[in-house]
Amino acid sequence: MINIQSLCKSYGKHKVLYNINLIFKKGEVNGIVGENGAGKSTLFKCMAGLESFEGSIAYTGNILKNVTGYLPTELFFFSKMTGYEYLQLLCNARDIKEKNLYTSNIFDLPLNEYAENYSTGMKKKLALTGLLIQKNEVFILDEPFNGVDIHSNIIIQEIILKLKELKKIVVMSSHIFSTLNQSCDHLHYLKDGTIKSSVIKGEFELIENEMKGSSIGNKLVELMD
Ligand SMILES: Nc1ncnc2c1ncn2[C@@H]1O[C@H](COP(=O)(O)OP(=O)(O)OP(=O)(O)O)[C@@H](O)[C@H]1O
Repeated sequence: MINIQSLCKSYGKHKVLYNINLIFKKGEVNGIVGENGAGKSTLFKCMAGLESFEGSIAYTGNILKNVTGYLPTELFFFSKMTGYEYLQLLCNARDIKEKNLYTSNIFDLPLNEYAENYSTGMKKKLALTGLLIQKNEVFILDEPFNGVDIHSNIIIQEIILKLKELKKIVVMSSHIFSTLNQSCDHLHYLKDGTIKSSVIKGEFELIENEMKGSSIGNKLVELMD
């Protein structure tokens, strides 16, 4: 279980996250939603140990960052490193002896080509493959469906459900409610730097309607006039 208590995060004077309290349990998929700039990625970076913060993130069983697979929205690959070498690097980081990484190539990626030359969707699939090979306990997936084709979309849905079955902790963000509906058990709405509401499966529409409610009013009329 991950227990986040009173988490606050600021960049200089800009308070991005304020008094965040969340619990993520094994075998559950939690979705974080919020408008652009709400702080979803910042929260994920705090959880992945990539940002300092105030408050606490407690994890029962291990050091959280050592068992966390984090899929950021913007991926970085070293130049002149093939997809295969990238997967090898992730294995080495966890001291995993993987005999043949080609058999782990679930997305049929061109593993002998340089990863930096992959398309956006291919990069995402390579990074996700790496996190799965690492056999992490916690998966933080920041917009995992963004930029991937429809077939891969279905595979990623399957992966998330499999992770749930394997009793992993999955925390993800998405702006697409249909995918959140298919994947998540809980949904948390991040607004004005804090969790405005949390609902369980079956009640996601409440948050969706609330988010749709924030319209741009007369601004569009003024712009187009
Ligand atoms: N390194 C940084 N330095 C300063 N401000 C930052 C930094 N990273 C994020 N921010 C600010 O924190 C706020 C939250 O950003 P964040 O990327 O977490 O939002 P988000 O909810 O993930 O947005 P989106 O849906 O657009 O991906 C934004 O106002 C952003 O400008």
